[in-house]
Amino acid sequence: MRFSHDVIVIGGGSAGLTTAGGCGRLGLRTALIERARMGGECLNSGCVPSKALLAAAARAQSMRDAGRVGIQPVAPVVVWAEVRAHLARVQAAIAPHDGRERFEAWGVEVIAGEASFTGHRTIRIGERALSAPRIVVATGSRPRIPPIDGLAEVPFLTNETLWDLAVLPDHLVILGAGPVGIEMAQAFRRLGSAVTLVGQVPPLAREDRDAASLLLACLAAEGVTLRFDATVTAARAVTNAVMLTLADGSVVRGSHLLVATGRVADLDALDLLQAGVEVGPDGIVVDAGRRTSNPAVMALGDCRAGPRLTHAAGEDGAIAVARIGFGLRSRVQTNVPRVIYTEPELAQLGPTEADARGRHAEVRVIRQELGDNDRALTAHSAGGFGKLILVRGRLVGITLVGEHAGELMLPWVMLMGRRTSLWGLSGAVVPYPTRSEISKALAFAAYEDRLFGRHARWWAGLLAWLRRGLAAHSESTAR
Ligand SMILES: Cc1cc2nc3c(=O)[nH]c(=O)nc-3n(C[C@H](O)[C@H](O)[C@H](O)COP(=O)(O)OP(=O)(O)OC[C@H]3O[C@@H](n4cnc5c(N)ncnc54)[C@H](O)[C@@H]3O)c2cc1C
Ligand SMILES: NC(=O)c1ccc[n+]([C@@H]2O[C@H](COP(=O)([O-])OP(=O)(O)OC[C@H]3O[C@@H](n4cnc5c(N)ncnc54)[C@H](O)[C@@H]3O)[C@@H](O)[C@H]2O)c1
Repeated sequence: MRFSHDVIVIGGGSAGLTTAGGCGRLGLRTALIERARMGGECLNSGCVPSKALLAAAARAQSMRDAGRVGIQPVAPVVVWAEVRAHLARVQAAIAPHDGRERFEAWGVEVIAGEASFTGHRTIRIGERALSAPRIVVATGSRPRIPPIDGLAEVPFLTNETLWDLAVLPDHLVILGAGPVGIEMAQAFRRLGSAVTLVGQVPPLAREDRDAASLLLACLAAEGVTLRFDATVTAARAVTNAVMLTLADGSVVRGSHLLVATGRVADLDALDLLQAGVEVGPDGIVVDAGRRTSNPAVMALGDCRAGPRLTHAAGEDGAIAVARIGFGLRSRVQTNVPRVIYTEPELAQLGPTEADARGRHAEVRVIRQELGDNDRALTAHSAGGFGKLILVRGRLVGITLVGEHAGELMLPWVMLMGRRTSLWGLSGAVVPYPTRSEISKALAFAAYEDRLFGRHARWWAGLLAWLRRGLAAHSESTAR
């Protein structure tokens, strides 16, 4: 069989772009197929617009909170059309990184269209047939819409339509309190909408309990109405409003409804049966090297079972390049950090305290408060803490919650990947005052017992005794 390409990548989001860019730069004949916009979800309807919206919301909030630092607070005037223009500017600034021209300059053939399999190593896009010994599926995910009575007839929003809203919602009801629901609840509340967040018990189920409570208390303090007490049984559209009926008979009413109840892998167009690729309940089934049941096909990013995050999609792409380009059998890292970008931010790496206690009999937890961090105090943003989770002396997890907590993750990611040590971090000279000091303080606290413990005190005592003797001796010989 003569192949048209060395590698075909389906999907131009974070996973597909990383793979196609790497393979193209290695000189492989690479095709990248994208049916919609280059950049995929992250740039067009995910991370980028949501973080840009949170940035605008944080500015609005800082105007209300200015009294904390001695400046007269003012009520922000939010001009929704201008906020949308800010989102568009941010997207336009990032778009060239993901643009067709950049990839073509690396030798990638970028093809606009929808791909589907016709065999184990063959695909088609409209009338065009392509083939390659390696095919990478990176088709992402779409919103999961729960089977709630009447929901299909309600004009609800998702992350795909939220950014095109013509007006700022008077009252945004958000269904689902995962990262999307939580981030958008804070953003829209700070921009001036009334917000009701309807979720399941326990809210932020995967997160550290103390961190989740702190974050939810902050949302409530800013005026977000939290409803985690009853499931939604029905949804109805009424004149200029949307109504959710809960199992306890109560009704939540708002001007707009955002459904943020998770994701499903986007596989419908692919005809994976033709390729012999196995699909499970959470997406394409893959091993730790992101290989599917068809040895010629890899599946990366949101379309496979596993973490649905841009940096995880990027790591999948790097592994694909290592395998396809160099024949390396790399595997993905087991611990992927995640951050919820609210104020305070909630950052997690590895298991939470509760997860670790469920798995291990002996768990040691070290906690430091941001209230003890001078930089956080100077900025009046001292709410939050750091928690190390150790099992038999080995670091297995870390939770950081506080303003900019996500920015503090790098040393911990290095540490868990065994690229540095807890001991090394405990002795690092960290600029003062920075929030990074909390990382050093946490690492130092892991050794504090030993540094000031029985053996250390014995050794220091022995040295002091010897020194006293020597000093007394030299005094007496000098006289
Ligand atoms: C509101 C929101 C905020 C988020 N914020 C963050 C965040 O802050 N940090 C973070 O790490 N993650 C975040 N995420 C998750 C992140 O966006 C995704 O994990 C990431 O974009 C997935 O990348 P991907 O390449 O797997 O898929 P995608 O980016 O979805 O790309 C898949 C591409 O494949 C194309 N495609 C699909 N089928 C075909 C086909 N048959 N033929 C051709 N093309 C096809 C699609 O058009 C799409 O462009 C957020 C998600 C949402 C919804
Ligand atoms: N900061 C970030 O890194 C970030 C931000 C946004 C999204 N993301 C990623 O995007 C993906 C989607 O996020 P998401 O928040 O939509 O999904 P999610 O699966 O993380 O959370 C969905 C939430 O909806 C709730 N839910 C489901 N059905 C419900 C129902 N019928 N009624 C009430 N609640 C219901 C679930 O209990 C869950 O809490 C995730 O993989 C996430 O990791 C990441």
